[in-house]
Amino acid sequence: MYTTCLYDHIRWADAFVIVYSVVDLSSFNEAQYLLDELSKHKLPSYFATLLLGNKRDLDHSRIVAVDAGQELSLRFGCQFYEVSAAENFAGVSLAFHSLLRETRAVQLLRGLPIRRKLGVNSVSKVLGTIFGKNSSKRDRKKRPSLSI
Ligand SMILES: Nc1nc2c(ncn2[C@@H]2O[C@H](COP(=O)(O)OP(=O)(O)OP(=O)(O)O)[C@@H](O)[C@H]2O)c(=O)[nH]1
Repeated sequence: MYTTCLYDHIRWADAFVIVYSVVDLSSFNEAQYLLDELSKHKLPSYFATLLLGNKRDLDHSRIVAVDAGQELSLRFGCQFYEVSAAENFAGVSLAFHSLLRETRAVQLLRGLPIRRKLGVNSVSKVLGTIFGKNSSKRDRKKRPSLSI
């Protein structure tokens, strides 16, 4: 049942959020498994994925290092943040907004005629959408940090 639902979701979704707990190695292993399944079933289509390491407030019991999360995200080319849902909703919200921006940019690109897809204007437009070209100067200078 779980597997059938999972693959149904994988088929129709454009964006994915995979959450593990930094104090639970099995949840991190499950996150790796899910990223792997996404790649197997979605590629070569582009899809936006957000990997979230939750419970960063429990640093004293941490089992999954920040580097491990970062390496995993690099391996699968997805966004990565560590957050604490218990302590700071703003961080979770920022991460989701970042995923939504990427998803919208991908949809924009999909809607363009094939000839224009590789145009410089299109690329800069998409990058602008992802990295908030229309945001204020102050926001633009900031690079997203891993822990929010
Ligand atoms: N310290 C801490 N606890 C958290 C955080 N996020 C969730 N929790 C706690 O973790 C427990 C599980 O949270 P749920 O919201 O039920 O998450 P879930 O994914 O449904 O977890 P499971 O029920 O274990 O599958 C709850 O006791 C939450 O209060 C966090 O960022 N920090």
